[in-house]
Formats: sequence, C-alpha cells, structure tokens
Amino acid sequence: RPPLPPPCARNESEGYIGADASWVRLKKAIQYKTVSLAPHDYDKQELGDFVRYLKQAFPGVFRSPHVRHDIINKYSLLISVHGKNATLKPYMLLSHMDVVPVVQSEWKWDGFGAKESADGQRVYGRGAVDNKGQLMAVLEAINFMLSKGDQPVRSFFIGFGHDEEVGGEDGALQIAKELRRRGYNQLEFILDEGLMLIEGLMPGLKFPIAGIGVSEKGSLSLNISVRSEGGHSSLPPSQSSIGILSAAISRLEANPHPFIFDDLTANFVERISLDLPFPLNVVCSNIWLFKPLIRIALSKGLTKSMVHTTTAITMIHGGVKSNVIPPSAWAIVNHRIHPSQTIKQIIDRDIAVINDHRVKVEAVNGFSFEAHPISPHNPKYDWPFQVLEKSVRQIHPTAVPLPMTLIANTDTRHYLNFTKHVFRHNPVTLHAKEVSMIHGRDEYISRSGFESAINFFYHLILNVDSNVNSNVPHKHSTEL
Ligand SMILES: CCCCCCCC/C=C\CCCCCCCC(=O)N[C@@H](Cc1ccccc1)C(=O)O
Ligand SMILES: [Zn+2]
Ligand SMILES: [Zn+2]
Repeated sequence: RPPLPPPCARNESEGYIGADASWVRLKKAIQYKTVSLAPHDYDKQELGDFVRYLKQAFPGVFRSPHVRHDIINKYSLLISVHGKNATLKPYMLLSHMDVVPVVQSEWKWDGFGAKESADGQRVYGRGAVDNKGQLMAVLEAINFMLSKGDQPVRSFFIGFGHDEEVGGEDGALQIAKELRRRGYNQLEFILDEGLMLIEGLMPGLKFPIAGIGVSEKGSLSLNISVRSEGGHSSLPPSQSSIGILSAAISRLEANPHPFIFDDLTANFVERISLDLPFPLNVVCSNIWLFKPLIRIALSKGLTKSMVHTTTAITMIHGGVKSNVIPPSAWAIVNHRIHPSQTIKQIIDRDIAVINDHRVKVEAVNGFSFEAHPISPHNPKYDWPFQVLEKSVRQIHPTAVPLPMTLIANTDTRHYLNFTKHVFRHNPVTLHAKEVSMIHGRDEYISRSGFESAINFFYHLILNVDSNVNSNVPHKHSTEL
C-alpha cells in the first residue's frame, strides 16, 4: 500500500466541518419533492422552491463577491466561483437536484419526510445519496471556505442540473451550452456523482473500495414488441403476443452478455489482492493462473455489473381485458453497455438470442448512448486524478481509491467535450448491502457520511490549489 497521508484535522477550528446547521440544511433539502418522471416531465414547482431555498440557506455563497450564479433554463443552477488567479483553467463540480419517484407503500418512512433515526445519526429520504447529499456537501464546503474569508486560487464552476434522472437534456445540456456561449470550451477536470465508497464489496475485503469512475457504461433501451391477431379468448392461438414476448424475455435473461476482463478490472483485482486474506490474495495476485476462478468471483453480487453488459427488463405491457386475445405486447430492455462493446453489437446479439422474426426490436430515442472514453488516471502523472485520490485518502485513510467504470449513467455525457479528465465519485460510504436503496426504498445518509462528504469537497478545493504534483503532505491545521 502507498504511505498514508497524515490524517485529517478532526475539529472545527482545524477545518473539520461537521456543524449542526449543515445537517439541518440537508434535512430541509431532502423535503423538496423534486421528482423527475420522464424527459421534460418533472415537478417544476418543487424545483423552483428548491432553488429559492438554496439561495436563502447559503447567503454566504450566493451573495459572495467571489460568486456569480445563473438560473439556466428556469430550474438548473450554474454557479461560478472566481478564484484569485484568473489565468488558471477552471474545473467543474456537478450534481443534480432531481430525484426518482418514491413508491411510498414500499418505504418504512415518508420518502420526503427527512425522518431522523432515533440516535440522530441518519436521515431517511429520497435523494439522500442520489444526489442531494452530494449537492449540499459541495455548497457546504464552499460556504465554509468563503465564511472564513478565504477565496480559492483556481476558479471553478458548480453545475446542478434539474433533470438528470430523465436524461439531463433540459438541465445539464443547457448548462454546457451556456458555458460554451460564455467562451468556456476547456475545463481542467469535471467531477460528478458516481461510485461511492463501498464496504464489504467482496468477502474478506477489510477496507472500503472508493470507486473513482474514470469511464461510464453506455446505455441502450430497447422496445421489444409483438403484434398478433386479436379476438375472443375462447378461440386462442397456440401462442399469444404475450406468450411470444415472454419467451423472448426469457431467452434474453438466460443468455447474459459475455464476461469481459478489461485493464481496469485487472487493476482492480491486483490492487485488492493486497488487502485480501490468504488464499484469496494469492488468487488475485496471479491473474494469469486463476482467471477462471476470478471470473466466477467477479460474476456475483455488485461486481457482476463491472464485467458484463447488463440486461434489465424494466417495463412490460400487454392485454386489455381478461377475455380479449392481446393484439400487442411490449417490454423495455435496458442495457448498460460495457466500454469495450457498442450499441450495434448489443442489438445484433439480442436479435440473434431472441431468434424470432415476430419480435420487433427498436432502440428507444434519447436513451441510447455509447460508453464514455477512459479518463487519464495514472496516479504518477495525471494530476486531476491525483487530486481526487489524495482527497479521498485524506478523509478515509483506510479506503482504497480505485479507477473504475461507473456501471450507471450521469450528466457527464453532456460535458465530455470540455475535458478528457472526467470523474464520477460520490464521497459517501455505503455497505454493499445498502446499495439497493439507491432508486430503491428507505434511502438514507448517515450524519458522519455527510460530514465526510463536506470535508472531501473542502479538501478537494484546497488540494486543487496546492502543488499536488510534488505530493507534499497536506497541512490544513496550520494553514487555517
Ligand atoms: C466501488 C465498487 C464498485 C462496484 C459496485 C458498484 C456499486 C455502485 C452502486 C450503485 C451505482 C451508483 C450509481 C450512481 C449514479 C447513478 C445516477 C443515476 O441514477 N443515473 C441515471 C441516469 C439516466 C440514464 C439513462 C436514462 C435516464 C437517466 C441512470 O443511470 O439510470
Ligand atoms: Zn443521481
Ligand atoms: Zn439516480
């Protein structure tokens, strides 16, 4: 393991941010029902109220002479933080204001109630992790810095889109256009939501893996449909449109896309071998010999999505009445495409697997895009990656920061032309068993996790401004 940086200061006078006020502000933020349902279909009233709330909750940011803010396309926010040295290329921190809906009957708590656990150490609510915790942590960090009378050296933008959960066309895409309109075509790096710090990712792994998304899978939603002769249910065909569609779905699920072992996965396996107990450490440090065993281990649990293009049947519809033969049936197949595959390859293979000319396969407009390029991530040479890695390790000394592919998607695809240094990381710790709360039920963030996230962004801003290339130990307790 590389040497640990000195641990972070742990009290507020030394720069550790963990004030009650931040926790109260987060709880309020979670109560806004900023739900997105479909492209261009989101709760405009709640989004407007949420933006007004942010402005009122952070006067130190929004009224600072070093900050300019613009509302983009009615609800998104572009915040420009002016650094002391205007000649340096700015960087950008992204996050999003909208959330996916809550199926309230599935939840123990009100999905927008911001219910606190009895010990006060957790708050429950949609968006706690995805992505209001991150959004509020960014604002808290810059608020803390400005409230001390400090000003960053390098300028940066903060972009909060309002429709990430439905594609980002009205939010992130418009923010990107506005940046270009102002003449900003190049950014030093971009950091958006993404992989978290995951505990218990594999049996025997003692330390959390801090995934830093250096690429992002592609996405492909296919509408598979069948049309057939309708009629009276007393005169059924041997296979109805629903039956034909179901058989196609079964074939897709029974034939997953192939296992792919790329360089990022090899690096992941080699790196975790240092922290695994015997005999797993021997297995993982000898990929050439144990690849079949490693393949079995990675093809389970959360890591399965790292090594395959995934297939998820997410919607199905067919039939109109119990005594009517269904004239049509359709389903949506959502794929997240491994970076070494393309949309065309996935469609071709699906058609071959379905192997039934009665099933029509069509890509859904707007929800299909190729995987992202891999951002430079050499810890010796690529300073944006160094800054991220260093900031993670300062806040979580035992965590293992690792360059990985994000298995889901973010707003970053609207910003890919600004820089090749694009990263996706949400600095909050989750146990592998808790990951299902993202877009699932009883989403929560812990108070310590939120405080760590604030500290992560604060340190990130400081690290960007320090000479990271020389890898000097950080000295916040004396700087502050
Ligand atoms: C560190 C170990 C890594 C291995 C396991 C990873 C476990 C990670 C757990 C969850 C995934 C994190 C997702 C983070 C960002 C997701 C944001 C999101 O929900 N985006 C939408 C965007 C979208 C895409 C396509 C159409 C509409 C919206 C999504 O991906 O669905
Ligand atoms: Zn999100
Ligand atoms: Zn999401």
